[in-house]
Amino acid sequence: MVRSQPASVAVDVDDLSIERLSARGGDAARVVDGVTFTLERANTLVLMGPTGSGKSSLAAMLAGHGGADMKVVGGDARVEGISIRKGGRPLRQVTYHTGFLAQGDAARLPPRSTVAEIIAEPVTSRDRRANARAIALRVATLLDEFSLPLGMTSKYPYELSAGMRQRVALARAFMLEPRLLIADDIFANLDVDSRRLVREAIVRRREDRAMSAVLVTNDTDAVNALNPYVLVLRAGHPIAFGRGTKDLLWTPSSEADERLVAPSTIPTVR
Ligand SMILES: Nc1ncnc2c1ncn2[C@@H]1O[C@H](COP(=O)(O)OP(=O)(O)OP(=O)(O)O)[C@@H](O)[C@H]1O
Repeated sequence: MVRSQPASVAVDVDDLSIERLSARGGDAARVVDGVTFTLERANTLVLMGPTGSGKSSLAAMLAGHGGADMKVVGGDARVEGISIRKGGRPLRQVTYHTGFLAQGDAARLPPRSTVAEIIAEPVTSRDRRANARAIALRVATLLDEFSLPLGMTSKYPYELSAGMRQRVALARAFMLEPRLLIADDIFANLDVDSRRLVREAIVRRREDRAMSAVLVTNDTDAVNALNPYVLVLRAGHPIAFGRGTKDLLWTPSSEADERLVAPSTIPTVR
């Protein structure tokens, strides 16, 4: 069935199931099972859930970065109107409009590239003749936005702290001013101030450019400050959905799952 997607919808996931080949070459395992949600433009959805619940697999698939070991085995998802089941040119279109931060990206920054080259990569990898001055200006703006010193442009990843690397990876995801940001473990290694900067970067784009975001994090305080929709997964299944973490509709589930999204005692800084 072909479903059309209104322009006001950023991500439309319909009964999506994903299988993943095991690293040791065994049988494929279902890592996402029957997930359905609609994310309207200029809104944020946070994926929460215990380790191994399928958050990263779902985020990567939606970003068009599922790789050869993952495949859609049921349902569909349309990202910016394009089905993730399609390969080739339509898939490249998804990746163009989507800023993607994969889990562990910060630790995998190309070791022989400078910070400036890394942040500019989404442009330079697509257009080798892009205007160098415009790129340098854009990189400087992003460094400033994430409170990274301008002098950092010529540094290499090994010269940065883990929190700086995370901000560089995030700046790269923002380089093309994406319509949709998909960021896995977005607050990894970030201190309170950096978390606030990242939240502000998202809110600014949400308000000014109608950017939508799908974020993976179990950081309840950061989640509540963004006032997002929240989808909780367990073993690939959706087990709760709602706005913020205080008002979730739970399927019959264990107390442990509900504790996962309980607010911590640390006050929210905004
Ligand atoms: N590279 C991989 N190769 C094979 N299987 C994998 C791989 N990465 C994850 N899996 C499997 O896929 C399932 C879902 O994992 P996924 O990483 O999507 O969950 P997650 O909720 O993001 O977990 P975490 O919070 O620990 O990152 C798990 O059963 C996991 O063992």
